[in-house]
Amino acid sequence: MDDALTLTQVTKRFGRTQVIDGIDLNVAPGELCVFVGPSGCGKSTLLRMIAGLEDVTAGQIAIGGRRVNELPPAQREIAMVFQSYALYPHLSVRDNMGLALRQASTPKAEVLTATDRAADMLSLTALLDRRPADLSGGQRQRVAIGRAIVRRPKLFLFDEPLSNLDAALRVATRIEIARLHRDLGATMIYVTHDQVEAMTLAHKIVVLRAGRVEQVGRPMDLYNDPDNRFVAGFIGSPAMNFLDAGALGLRSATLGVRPEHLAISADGGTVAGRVSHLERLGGETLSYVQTEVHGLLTVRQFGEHDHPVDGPVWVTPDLARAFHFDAEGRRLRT
Ligand SMILES: Nc1ncnc2c1ncn2[C@@H]1O[C@H](COP(=O)(O)OP(=O)(O)OP(=O)(O)O)[C@@H](O)[C@H]1O
Repeated sequence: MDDALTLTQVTKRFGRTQVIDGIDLNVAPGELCVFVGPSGCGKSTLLRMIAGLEDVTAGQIAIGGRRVNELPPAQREIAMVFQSYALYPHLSVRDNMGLALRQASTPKAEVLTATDRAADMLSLTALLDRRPADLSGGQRQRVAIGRAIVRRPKLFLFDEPLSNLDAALRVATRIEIARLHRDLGATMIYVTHDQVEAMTLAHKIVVLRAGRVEQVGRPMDLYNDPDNRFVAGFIGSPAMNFLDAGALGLRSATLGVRPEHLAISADGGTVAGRVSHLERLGGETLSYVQTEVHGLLTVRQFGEHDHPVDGPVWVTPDLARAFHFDAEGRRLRT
């Protein structure tokens, strides 16, 4: 197949600052790959290098088996969807979507067919004659996605496309992008700092930190089998608890326990603490327990629960489901 993406020792320096540090990655044709990581880890820079908007300092980027390092963006057969929709305000939805094809002197009938088809996929048909100013944020982002679809690129690049939308619309548009990916079967790279977005959309997640890859894997593999403390803490919400393993008489440095794998009781247990705060979310209850040795721990229980705030409680980790890390944060698998 010819729409795979391969990065080989890709490196980026701005002056003396190393921002991307020798990244190797294979994205298979048709795969939806999400780059996720904290602010400043280099996600956008890496995406912009793939798009051709930033030079590559060292290493190689190949799309469809062809080295593209020296190719300008227009010749890479990619389409990029940004956080800011970047639509032309004076053009209708139809003309915004068809612009790239018209600029490439595509026959008029072909442009119409392609725009109509994309509009249909994105439920934009009724809006084709409107201007961007007369659309909601979610509709504008769909137009931006439509504009990418009509070009039939080898590679779709999404740079935090949902961050300007409100929470409900984010979920709806996320589902739409997943469906679109199934319909198109295209290779997609998607950048986000939101691990929930990464978990729900990706076939493959690349967790980045400070310009390096921390782990690559399927969402549930990262969740169930993290390689290190950073990935363990980044993937999953609420985040994993990290307890001082030495203080618990264990041989590792840190014990990682997901909030659902901590039991809470008023009658006794492993770690003593006080309930500092309670969050009832409807289907589940989160209790925040302040402890002396392990700091603030999060306990997740299904259903509605009541623990008096400031009351003494005991917290007990399910050791069979806990993770061990060494002092450098590397996972210890035994
Ligand atoms: N033109 C530039 N010159 C110097 N440093 C830059 C430049 N562009 C980005 N950087 C630095 O490179 C690092 C990575 O930036 P990048 O925007 O790729 O991060 P990011 O992971 O996308 O973050 P965010 O989620 O905040 O957008 C940051 O430390 C940033 O300050």
